[in-house]
Order: sequence, then C-alpha cells, then structure tokens
Amino acid sequence: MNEPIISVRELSKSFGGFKAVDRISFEVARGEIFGFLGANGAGKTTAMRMLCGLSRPTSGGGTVAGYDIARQGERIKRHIGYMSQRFSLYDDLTVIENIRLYGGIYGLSRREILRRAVALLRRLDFRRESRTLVGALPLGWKQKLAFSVATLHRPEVVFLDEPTGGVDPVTRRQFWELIYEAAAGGMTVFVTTHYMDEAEYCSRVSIMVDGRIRALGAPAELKREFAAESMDEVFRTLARGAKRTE
Ligand SMILES: Nc1ncnc2c1ncn2[C@@H]1O[C@H](COP(=O)(O)OP(=O)(O)OP(=O)(O)O)[C@@H](O)[C@H]1O
Repeated sequence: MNEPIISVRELSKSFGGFKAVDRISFEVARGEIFGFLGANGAGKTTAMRMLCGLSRPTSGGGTVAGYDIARQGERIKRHIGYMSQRFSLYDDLTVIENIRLYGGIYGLSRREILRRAVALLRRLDFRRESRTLVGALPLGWKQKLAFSVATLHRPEVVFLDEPTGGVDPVTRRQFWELIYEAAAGGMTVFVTTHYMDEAEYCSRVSIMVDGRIRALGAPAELKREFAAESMDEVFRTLARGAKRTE
C-alpha cells in the first residue's frame, strides 16, 4: 500500500458500558475510495466522528493526514472535507452565497473563492443556477453541490456520510463521477453508504457489524471470500448475524 493517509489501531468508543465502536483497525491509502459499510447502528457515524476529530476515542487511536485523532482534532479539521445528509448547505442562501460562505470558513481569499466558484459552476453545469436558492434545487443537484463545496479547499481527505441518500441510481452514478474525479486528482475519499451498487464502485470496503469490522477488502476479493455474486449478498450474509437492530 502507498503511504496510508488514515491509520487506525484498536479504535474504540463506549457510551457508558455500551461499546458503539469496538477495537477497529484499518489503513486507507492516499487516493483510495474507501467504502465504510455497516447496518444501521453498526457504529459507522461514531467511528467517522472520531476520525474527523469531533469525538475522542475511549481507547485505541490513529492518525488522519499525519495528525493524531485524539490530540490534534483541530488540525485534522483543517485538512479534511466533510459532507453528510444532515449537515451541509444552507437552503435559505443561494448557490453562490453558499460557495462564498464555505470558501470563507476554509480560509480562502476572495479572489481564490471567485476563481474556484467559476470552475465549480462550470463543472456542474450550474452557471444559470448561481443565484438560485439552494432550497429550490432538486436533491441530486444539492448533493453534487454539497460535495463540490466540501472539497472547495482541496482537502487531503473527504469524509462523506451517506452522501447520496434518497436519490435514484442514475443521479447517484453522476455523483460518483465527481468522487472518481476527486480521487484521480489524489484526494482520498472515505464514504459510508447503504447502497450496495455504490460499494461496488469503491477501491476497498470494510463492513462493520455490532461495532466491529467483520470484512475488509476490494469488492472482488470480498465476493470471492464469501462466495457471493454481489456486494449485496456479502453484506446480507454478514448483517444477518447482527445483534443491533435499529
Ligand atoms: N451519544 C451516544 N450515546 C449513547 N449511545 C450512542 C451515542 N451515539 C451513538 N450511540 C449508539 O451507538 C451505536 C452506533 O451508532 P452509530 O450512529 O455510530 O451507527 P451507524 O452505523 O452510523 O448507524 P446509521 O447507519 O443508522 O447512522 C447505536 O446503537 C447508537 O444508538
């Protein structure tokens, strides 16, 4: 593997006596598209929050972009992008206002924001929408815009928490073209999803069950290992044994 940009050892998080994340270990190489899968309640969001420096591990630890996740959370935040269904763009601001707002938060100069905004609007074919309120855009467009904004500062790693929820496979496919482009440019993509067609697009995936990583590898390897036709079948085989049902 190339030099890992994410490296995690025995990472754990408990809430009271409950082990939400239970001693997970893995590495992600620079430029990889790493799929982080698991059934509802498996512990994906809890693990991702620790990787982003938003929550402290109970035990174990790791590094993201060379920074310690337990002690250097603030530095990590400056080197990553983050997009989730719940937290992203402001519906009551226009497209260009959102771009300006986030560009400012990321510390880009006004000139640089303008330059990147023009490129972004052209890339998404959004030039006529720059003054449209984000709340008026179709969900699939919002998601593409949210991804482009989350990577406006060209972070080393972007964390995507179920970025394509609620849209059709064709729109999801278009979203994944943006992911491929970013990864081809050297960005590392760490993505959680419930859609198994998307799992097939990842370089490697891990599958969590009840707080632990139960499988890890390239989709083709996992299908071989579990004698399965599809990632959906691999996932269902593993999830069947899960105790947590949310
Ligand atoms: N702050 C908290 N306090 C107590 N329990 C929590 C807390 N956060 C998460 N949990 C529990 O930890 C477990 C893992 O939750 P988490 O949100 O990480 O799962 P997930 O894999 O992201 O699920 P989903 O796909 O539904 O988002 C769940 O049982 C959840 O109820």
